Amino acid sequence: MADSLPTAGPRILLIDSYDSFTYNLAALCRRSIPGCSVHIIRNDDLAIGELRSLLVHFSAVVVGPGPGSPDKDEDIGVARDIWRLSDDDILPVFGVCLGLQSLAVEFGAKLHRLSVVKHGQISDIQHSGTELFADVGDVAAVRYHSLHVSLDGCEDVEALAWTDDGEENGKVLMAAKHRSKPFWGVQYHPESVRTEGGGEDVLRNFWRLAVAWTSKHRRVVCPWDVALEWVVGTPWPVPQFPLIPSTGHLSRVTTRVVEAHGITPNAICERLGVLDESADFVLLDSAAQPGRFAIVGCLTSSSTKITHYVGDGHVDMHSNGAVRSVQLGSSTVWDWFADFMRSRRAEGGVGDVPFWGGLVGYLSYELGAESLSPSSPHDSSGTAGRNPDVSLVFVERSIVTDTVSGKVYIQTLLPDDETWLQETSLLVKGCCCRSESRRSSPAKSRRNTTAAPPVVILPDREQYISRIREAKEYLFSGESYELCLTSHTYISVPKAVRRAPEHSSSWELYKVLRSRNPAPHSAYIRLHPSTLVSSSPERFLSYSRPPHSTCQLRPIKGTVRKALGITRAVAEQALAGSVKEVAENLMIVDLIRHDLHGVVGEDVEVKQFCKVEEYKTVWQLVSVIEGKLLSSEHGPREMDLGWEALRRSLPPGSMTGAPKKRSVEILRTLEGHPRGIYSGVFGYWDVGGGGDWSVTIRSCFKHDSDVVAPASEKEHAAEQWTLGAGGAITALSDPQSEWEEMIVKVESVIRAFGEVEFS
Ligand SMILES: C=C(O[C@@H]1C=C(C(=O)O)C=C[C@H]1O)C(=O)O
Ligand SMILES: NC(=O)CC[C@H](N)C(=O)O
Repeated sequence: MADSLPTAGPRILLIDSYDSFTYNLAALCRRSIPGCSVHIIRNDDLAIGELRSLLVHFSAVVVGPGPGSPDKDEDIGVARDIWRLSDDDILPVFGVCLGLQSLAVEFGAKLHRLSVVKHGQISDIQHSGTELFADVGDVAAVRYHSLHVSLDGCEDVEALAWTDDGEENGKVLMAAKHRSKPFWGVQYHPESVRTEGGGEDVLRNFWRLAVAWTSKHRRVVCPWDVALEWVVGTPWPVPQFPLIPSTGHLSRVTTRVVEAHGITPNAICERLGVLDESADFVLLDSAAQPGRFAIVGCLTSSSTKITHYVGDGHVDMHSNGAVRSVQLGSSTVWDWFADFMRSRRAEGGVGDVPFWGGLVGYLSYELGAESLSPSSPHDSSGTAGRNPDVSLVFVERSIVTDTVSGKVYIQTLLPDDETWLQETSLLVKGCCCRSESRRSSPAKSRRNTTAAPPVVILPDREQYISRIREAKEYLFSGESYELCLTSHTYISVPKAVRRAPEHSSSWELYKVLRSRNPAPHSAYIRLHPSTLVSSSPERFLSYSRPPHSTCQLRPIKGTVRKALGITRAVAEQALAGSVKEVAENLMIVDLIRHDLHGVVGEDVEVKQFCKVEEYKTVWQLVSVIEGKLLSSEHGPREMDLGWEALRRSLPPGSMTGAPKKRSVEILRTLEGHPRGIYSGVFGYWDVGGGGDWSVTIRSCFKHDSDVVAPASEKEHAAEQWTLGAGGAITALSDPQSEWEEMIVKVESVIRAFGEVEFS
């Protein structure tokens, strides 16, 4: 409470209907209504009986957008009661999308489905030039809606703006006001980053109208009482995470620098024992631009690996062959890791090197999905055969190669580690003149054996296509604006009978993947019982070291296969020139702005919008969003900023769709099985406070127990790899093309398995 903003200035109550754009709307209010404080509540936090008495402390209410329908209680919640307030309690209200629909329906408008739904599309708006649109010029506005309202026969509500969808939907209402009550609303999204002309100006006009109404009706806003914040929360944008002082003690990073142009991390990994399949190993690679650094963890048997399964109240710490279970008690696994890292902060590393040591590993999709929307409790099958949802190892010794400068940084967090530094420097120098292991292709290594080719089980085409159709039905009915539908492919790799004593089939697989599909976020993470091999093109979130920590997200939406004739110009036309692809990307950009605003507050910027980037096998449409705390917030709070951003923005919006919560719930029923490691994130959290997490796509993973056939029949035993792939489904999606896009993504990984058979 001590962090509250000064109490002067207008106070806005923003009612959130579980949308993924709510914080963007809060930020727009802050920009348009001078000095305002915005309190955000969910539409089911309070019943109107509880809310009514609090409204006297607010200057106005904003009823936000959301999934579902304004005529369903579970979708609109308490927002509907706002329109029914008596003259004694009434106050100015501004509705957005679902909010406007609710306003209109309440006073007799008819609710319809659009014939052609509009999600992430920009329309020219014609308006009255009065009220919300006084002195507003041209408006090009972003729309996210499946439903719309018509005012035929509705006396109380007056239209203020329209758009003409021609043959698709005809004329569609875009803004309205109540004729006698202080209620206004817009159907489009004034807070979207691509809305031009209809954002700040319109909100400013709303505020002007609200002030005029308030003074005309002599409404008195009662002074604020901080005790109310127990009910309606602290005003946004006070950072919503606690300020916990660090322990004060800082370890020192010791670094040796070796010049080693042209060195590949592969050679270093092989010298460090990656070929011993039984040992844990982590490599966060950069096999293509814009990736730059490769991070190799130099693990020992005393390195601490921490695993956690969603739903379990403990973490397991594995070290020196023993496991210690630590109960989480009342804290979450996120708090536990924040504490863990707080006592391991370090200083003194080379500033340009992004990783000095710290946690490396992966977080599953379900870890994020469960905190967003808990599903039914886990069944009693336990954790046997399941990959942990969190698997992170604390790396004390590391080697980081910089592909641009050719420098190799050998680093340790351990005191008095000179001997290791010395030996490792020699080892790295030795790698410059030695080549890596020759067994560079699984296909080649199979030739020495009698093993049959890997067998691939693709998702069932009919089932996938019927799920796309079901997904589209959810989109048509307003339940979601975009759904990232995914599916699993399974690859069964017969185990070679005769093996060299030092052989790691997963490492061989990684090397081939790295050369056939080089990606900026390639990775090899072998943290038993799980192994993850990745050629991900997508950064989810990176955060630079404090002070002045910046969070960056780089969502990808829009994929075109590279083929003869698909030049950059052709790809640009197909991606940046496509209404569908830009709409998909825009939706995720707006969603990520919201996620980031929710953590850092106001300072969020779209640095790159829908740029076509080239990768080995595909062209991708990529946007970049950055956010940082206001300078007044710099300092100790920044130490937890990146982790907090991760906690609050998983699962990655590009892997769910928007609005995120409802989309996750729909996908859970559509896909029918957990995604596991796929579509979570992997990466690191550095002891200096920085971090970088990639989206786990174009990857495959296995569990140690994923061996088909009993151990007694060794000749027939096969390793089972799982590979996830999917794509964003929008109302404009063509099922056949979506199926093909998913297959393109599968193929980008399958190519690492050599010649395969499809079952
Ligand atoms: C779902 C996947 O990729 C996601 C979907 C994309 C798309 O729809 O174009 C692009 C990148 C990812 O965010 C995948 O690779 O499996
Ligand atoms: N963005 C929104 O608020 C959407 C409202 C409603 N669910 C629709 O699709 O029309």
